Order: sequence, then structure tokens, then C-alpha cells
Amino acid sequence: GQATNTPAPIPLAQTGGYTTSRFFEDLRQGEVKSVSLDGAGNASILLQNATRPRSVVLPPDAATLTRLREAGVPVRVTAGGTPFGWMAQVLPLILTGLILLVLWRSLRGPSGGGAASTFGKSKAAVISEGQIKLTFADVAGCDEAKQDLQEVVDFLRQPERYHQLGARIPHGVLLVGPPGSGKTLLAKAVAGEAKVPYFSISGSDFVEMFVGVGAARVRDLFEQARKSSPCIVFIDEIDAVGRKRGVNLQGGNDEREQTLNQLLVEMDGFGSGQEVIILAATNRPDVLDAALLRPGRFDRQVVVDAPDVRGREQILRIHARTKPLDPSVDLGIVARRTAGMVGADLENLLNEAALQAARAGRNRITGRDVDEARDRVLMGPERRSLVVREADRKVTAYHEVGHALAAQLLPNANRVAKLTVVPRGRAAGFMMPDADDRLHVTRPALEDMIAVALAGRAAEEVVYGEVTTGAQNDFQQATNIARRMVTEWGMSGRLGKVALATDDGNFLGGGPHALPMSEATASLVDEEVRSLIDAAYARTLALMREHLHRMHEIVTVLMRRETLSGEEFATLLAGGTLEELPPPSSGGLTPLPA
Ligand SMILES: Nc1ncnc2c1ncn2[C@@H]1O[C@H](COP(=O)(O)OP(=O)(O)OP(=O)(O)O)[C@@H](O)[C@H]1O
Ligand SMILES: [Zn+2]
Repeated sequence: GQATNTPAPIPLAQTGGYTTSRFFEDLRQGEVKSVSLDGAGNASILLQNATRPRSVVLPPDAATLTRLREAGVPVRVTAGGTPFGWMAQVLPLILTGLILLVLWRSLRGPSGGGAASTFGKSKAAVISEGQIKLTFADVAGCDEAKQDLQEVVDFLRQPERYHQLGARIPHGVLLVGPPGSGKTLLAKAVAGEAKVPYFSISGSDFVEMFVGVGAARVRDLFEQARKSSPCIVFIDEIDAVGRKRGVNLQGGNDEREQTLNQLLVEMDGFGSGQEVIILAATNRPDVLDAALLRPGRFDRQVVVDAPDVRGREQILRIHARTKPLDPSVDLGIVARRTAGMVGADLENLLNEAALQAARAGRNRITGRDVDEARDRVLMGPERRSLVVREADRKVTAYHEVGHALAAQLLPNANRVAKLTVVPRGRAAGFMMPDADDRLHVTRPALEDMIAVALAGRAAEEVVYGEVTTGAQNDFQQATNIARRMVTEWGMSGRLGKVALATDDGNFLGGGPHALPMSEATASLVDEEVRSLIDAAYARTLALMREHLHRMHEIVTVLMRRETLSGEEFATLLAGGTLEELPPPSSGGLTPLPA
């Protein structure tokens, strides 16, 4: 999620006829003898040959300090204004750092540079109460998370009720889940439901190069938040500050540790009557410092996981509210064919579909637009203009029909949703199964999944007697499933029901990793994985041989049509025929550049 940081307004004030621009002009001319300034940027300037200092307001940011430093002008920082006051003792160090920071920012490109960042100010974006229109109704696919957070909402609405019962309300709630699942959205919705002000900041905003800056920002943030109690503070990417301390081998990161310590201090320091609830988001709960998770701090975890098929449908409905959909769009089917996508992906999908409709000059989004958008999001743009040799296209067709046959014929596999030989992204063609995401997958279903993955290769072998390099991904997928069956799900007869891999709660994917095991066990795992794959492959080969005749027929049609829907494929498999093609498939699809 993005929090918008509104940069502090740069004061354009002029004082006593002496202007900011005059000052910078004098600075360039070498007319400035010395400067003293406070944290708010009120500066007193002594010019060469002048007796009386002049006052001017300078932007209190890094760039100003850098310019002064580069001009070689002595700067005295006076206490008083917040941002600069505390820096007085460490100014020389900071100035050196500032130059590095500015250089670094400008290297990072335009987005990072330029904006005046006020030191020690929290940078938090604030939305005041009543301005958030977002509610729980705008977030879908995470009903349990909403239920958990409802308590926070209730508390913020009627704190007295809880106090009267002597209930200790959590100060910190950690939202954990994969990127794009709606953590930011939920946090905002909590503020919207409770009608309280919402402060949001990203953990990475606290982390600066200089010791003390992050801690000062934390202090400032909480000071503001306390004044606005009851309110919500949302810290995105808390792992940026909250990583375990002292694990950095290149010497600790003092700045980050100080920031984290300050955060802990603030969380402990809430008195009664201060109803500030801190929601923090992370997709790496496993790397957080244990101190953050102690009682009284982030002692609640709310999981905001990727949505299931029903959740995806609800999310699609939310984002379809603002988009004119043609009746040909069935969001239920879209949901079924987008397994693994999170809210942000689904929003993006509908947006792509809208763009696609606009490109084609339609004023409603059709089912085709959504299909195209999904394939595009999942596999990259279509590459119709790619010149593919007829022979290669034919190999692809057999390969994909192989996958499709297995999917349609094996009793526990997901049926075919679509298959195509139009290249897209890095794939020469693909078969998309009608995915669902069952929570419990049985062993036969897993075995069939392996078989479907291997079926492309099996078809090639049966038809050509030799195999191509086009199945690398399929093997990875098959091996993955087999390995997880053996090491995680205790489905190997010889290894028994032992967990040999662990999921450490990392939501960034990569999945579970193997636990340390003996060499003998490791080789047993390999054997078991191999035997699962061999068995599945043998079954698939037999299936392909049995249906070889049908396979040839379907390949002929697929070569002509390029794409078959699940229903069309089923018709052909049952021995039926498809009605003749309408004139060359344009259907509003503009050919896309390779
Ligand atoms: N559960 C959801 N319901 C409705 N829309 C969602 C949902 N999840 C994500 N979205 C859409 O995706 C956008 C991005 O989601 P959001 O920023 O909340 O995700 P996040 O979990 O905070 O991701 P990150 O970890 O990358 O910050 C939202 O603005 C919203 O439009
Ligand atoms: Zn394949």
C-alpha cells in the first residue's frame, strides 16, 4: 500500500525585505558570512561587511543544509525549533551524511529526490476523522480478519465500556499476509468504521542514515497521535524497523535499533485515556524482533491471507462497482480461474480489462476483455506477431492437448478451462485448468496434478518418439508437488508421517524449506519423489496412447482455431464437432506487439 507523504510546505515568507531568493543569491556570490538557524527554518544571516544580521526563513530541509555546507558558510543551530534543535551536537556528522543522502536520493531517481523532508518530523500522512469513507464493506475475502478487527473498532467507538470492565485492550495489532492482500486497506477501513483519525507511515520512512532521526520521528508521530486520541496509527512494512536486533553481522545498525527501541518505549508508555491503536503490516512476521511481540505491544496477530475462490469473487464485485460490465462477464468464473491472485492483482485485472475494452472502442467490458486481461496478467502479453514455424506450433499443440487430455480424463484433476497455441509471454502455448483452491487436497488429487503436469511431455513422446526442451516448467511443478507430498504431508510409505520441511511464516513465497536431515533420509526423499513421478508418468503415457486417435483430431482443430475453451475441448473429446469458425478471429482483439 502506499501512504502519501505530504512534504512540509516550503515557507516562501520574506522578512524585513530580505527574501529567501536574495539569500541564496548572496550565498552564491559568497556574500554570506555566517548563518544561525533554528528548527523551523528561521534564520539569522550575517552578510560580509554588514553589522546587523538579517532574518529570513529557509526551507528546513536537507537541501538547504547541503547548500550552506557547500558554500562553506559556518552554520550555528539554535535550539527552539523542533527539527534542528536536537541536532546541534551532532551537526558536523550530519552535514557530512546529508551530502551522502542527497547524492543517494538523486541516484535513486526523481521519485526519491527533491521533496523536502523535515528531519525529526514523522512524515506520517494524516487523515482526520470522518474523512475516511472506506469501511469493511470495501474489503472482501478476509472475513476472519474483519471479525478480529471489529473488536478494535468497538473499542475505539466506546472505550468507556471496555475500561469499566477492566479489559486490557491491545495497543498493537500486527496484520500479516502476502503483499497486496489488503492490509493497508483494512487498517484504513478500521479508522473509517470507528470514525477516528488515521496516521499512516511506512517503516522505511523511519529508517534514515543518521543516528537519532528515526527515533525522533517515532517520538513525533506518537506525540501527534496522543493528541488526537482516540486514533489509529498504521505502520506499513514494520519489518523495516522491527527486524531482530543484533543479527546484523556487519556490526549492528545503531540507527535502526534506536528507532525500534523508541517504538517499544512509546508503546509501553500509553497511559489510560490514551486510546491509540497501532496497526502494523508485514509479510515477514518471521523476522520481527521478539520484543515487538510481547504482551502490551504487538500481541495480536491478524492474518490477512490470499483470498479463496469466494473471497476473490467478492473482491471482484467490489472493484466492478465502478465499471460497466457486459452480461457476458461472469465474475464467479473469473474468480475460479484466478487462483493465487490477491486483491491487488484482481483490481489490476479488472483495470486491464477496462483498458482492453477502451482500446477496442467498446463502452462495456466483455468476458473476452476479462479473459484477455487475466492471461495477460498471468503470462504476459500475447505475441501473435511472433513468427512460429508450423512444425513448432504443432509440437506445442500436441503438448497442450496432452495436458488437456490428462486434466479432462483423470478422475481427480481439475477440468480444462482453456487451451491455446498463441504464444504469450515466455510460453509457446498453455493449458489453463479450471482451478479451484481446495483447502484439503487428497493424495489421489495430488497424484493427478503431477500427471497433468507431465502430460505435455508424455504426448510429445507418444507422438514424436522424442521429447523437446519445452517442458522444463512442467517438471518443476511436478517435482514440487511430489517433494511436498513426501516432506510436508507425510504421504510417503517409506518415510512415514514425518515433517521434513517447515513453513516459517514467510508470506513472500518460496514456500517451506527443508529441515536438516541425514544423508540417508535425503536420498530416501529423492527416491520417493522419483517413484511418485515415475508412477504418474507411466499412467500418463498409457492415457496418451489410449487416446492417440482423438489427440490427432483435436490437434488439427486447435491448429486451425488457435484457442479452445473448456466446453469446446470437451465437445471434441466426446467425438463432437464444433460449428465452423466465424471469419478470422478478430473479436476486437488488437494484435499486440511482441
Ligand atoms: N481484500 C481486498 N478487498 C478489496 N480490495 C482489495 C483487497 N486487497 C487488496 N485490494 C486492492 O488492492 C489494493 C492494494 O492493497 P493493499 O495496499 O491494501 O495491500 P497490502 O496488503 O497493504 O499490500 P502491501 O503488503 O504491498 O502493502 C487496494 O487499494 C485495493 O484496491
Ligand atoms: Zn507443458
